[in-house]
Amino acid sequence: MSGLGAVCLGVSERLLRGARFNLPRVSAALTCRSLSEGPAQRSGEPGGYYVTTPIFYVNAAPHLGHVHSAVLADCLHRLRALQGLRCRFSTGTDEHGLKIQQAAAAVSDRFKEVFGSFSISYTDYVRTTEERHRRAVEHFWSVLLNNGFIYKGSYEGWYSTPDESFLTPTQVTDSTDSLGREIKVSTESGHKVEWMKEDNYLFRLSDFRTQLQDWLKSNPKAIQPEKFYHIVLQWLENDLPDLSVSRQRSRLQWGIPVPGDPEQTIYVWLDALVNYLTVVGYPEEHSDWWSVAHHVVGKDILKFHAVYWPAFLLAAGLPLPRSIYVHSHWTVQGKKMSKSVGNVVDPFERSKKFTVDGLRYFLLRQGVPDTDCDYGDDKVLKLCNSELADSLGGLLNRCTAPSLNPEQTYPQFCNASFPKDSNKPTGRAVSEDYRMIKAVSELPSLVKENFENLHVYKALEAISGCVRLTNGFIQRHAPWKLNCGETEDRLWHQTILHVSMECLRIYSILLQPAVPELADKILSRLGVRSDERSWDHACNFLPKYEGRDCPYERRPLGPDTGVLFNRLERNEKQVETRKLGKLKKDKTSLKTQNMF
Ligand SMILES: Nc1ncnc2c1ncn2[C@@H]1O[C@H](COP(=O)(O)OP(=O)(O)OP(=O)(O)O)[C@@H](O)[C@H]1O
Repeated sequence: MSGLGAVCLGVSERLLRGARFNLPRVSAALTCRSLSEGPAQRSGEPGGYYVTTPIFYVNAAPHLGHVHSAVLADCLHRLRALQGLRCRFSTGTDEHGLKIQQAAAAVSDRFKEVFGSFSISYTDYVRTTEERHRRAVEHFWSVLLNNGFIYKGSYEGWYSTPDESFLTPTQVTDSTDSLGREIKVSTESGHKVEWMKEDNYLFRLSDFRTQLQDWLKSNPKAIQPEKFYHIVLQWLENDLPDLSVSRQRSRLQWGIPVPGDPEQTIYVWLDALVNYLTVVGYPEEHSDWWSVAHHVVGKDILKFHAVYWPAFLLAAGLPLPRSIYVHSHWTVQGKKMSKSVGNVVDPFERSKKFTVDGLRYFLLRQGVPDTDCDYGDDKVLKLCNSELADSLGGLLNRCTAPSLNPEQTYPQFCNASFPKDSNKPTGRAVSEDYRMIKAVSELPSLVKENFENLHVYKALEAISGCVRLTNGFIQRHAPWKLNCGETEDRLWHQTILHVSMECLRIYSILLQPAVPELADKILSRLGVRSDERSWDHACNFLPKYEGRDCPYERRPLGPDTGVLFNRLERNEKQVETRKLGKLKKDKTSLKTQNMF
């Protein structure tokens, strides 16, 4: 058993130690603050949502992969807040380890900064060095022990001191040292390993295989996307070896000592996972929020979150998380972006280049959770230019340019011009227009479904497709060619704009979880108040067409704050050239608009 335990431990240690966040309390709040305050609903009552990221290990500066986990969790948090749920969103830092103590604070600040600048709306931040966390871990340990799931045993396996991890025989290979002597090394790190035997505490993981299988079989949505659900079920086909959950203090001085046995240290992954409980007040006040917990994790730490953590929770008599959302990795030229490989993309530097919302949009639109995706600056540039600058920005411009909308209002909708009955003779709308109306009406439920199974890219793809339809609608009917001196043309002109603005209003509400600042810019320009931006408001599309009142009609537009999203440039030289060109283009486009 000890050998198998060593396998699990080696893997889990490495994975968990890499997985941590730090946060700033900054921008969190826009739409979420009021909803995040106050207690969760009682267990069983609908309406609470507690989402977490992994806590990040502060042994290196944050890279774009870390930001990806945070942006996904942020997106879910914002979505639920928009839907009216009371929300909580936690992240934090794993700061255990004497070796990293001095650097920890600086790196921690760096994580906070990056989350601040990426509008990560966390409401709670936990550090493993906090007293409340120590209390939570000690209590959790005692519960497992008292429930009979921890026992003292002997542990044997390959051990790498620099990596502080046990390895399985398959993770070890033959090598020679500088003197030509035969040694064993870790296949992953290349560090020398030694055969170790020590007494420590083991967790009866083997007792939980059937319960874990039952949990997953009766909760097919517990792990999203579905691909990872099947991977976990597959893992559970095999026996689960018991896990070593402590280390001799002499080998691991940092961390929390085992209660009642100061010669042993609670191992890092058990310690770290409990952070999710610490945040919600464990052991005293956790039950309301804990019953509505959802984790966002990278696929590298799936086994921890989908096997070990639920087993610990079952052993402690606590509810299991409602869902575990899993994402794959960003690669660079085919290799995982990783601090140990050194091929990381700096989120600060790139956000200056591409803007925060540009990068958020790219990560969510191109990041397919089921498979790894290769990062490239060119890809960011192309996507943002085509979907944010040209398509979305173009649509906003068409709706609000003074040349087309001289009164600067949300214009009137005329039912005679766009009747529900497409056969009415007064109607000017064509079949494609009716198809567009249908697509936009169905968009909120499609987007919600895709957000909820973490296929955010599909949600954004659907929105982008609809933006194209609306641009096509304007192009098709060329309102600039209408003679607004004639009543019918004027009413149709206003209706075209009204429908386009309604579409844009829906797109922006739905885009809030993904690109909050851009969405805010559009909604503010359309004159949509902050209390009119909830998910329900997106489900009330084109009310006049449906025979209901439209609160926005005839309302003045909000102030013009400039171009929605400036086209991105390839390099500095081109930026300069482009700026000059743009100045000219802006002048020309002003002239063109005035000609409409
Ligand atoms: N390339 C990546 N793509 C997407 N997410 C990532 C990536 N790298 C890290 N993450 C996320 O950040 C978490 C913590 O990662 P970690 O600190 O281990 O970074 P790392 O660069 O992968 O480190 P290392 O490879 O050196 O172990 C992961 O569990 C995952 O959620």
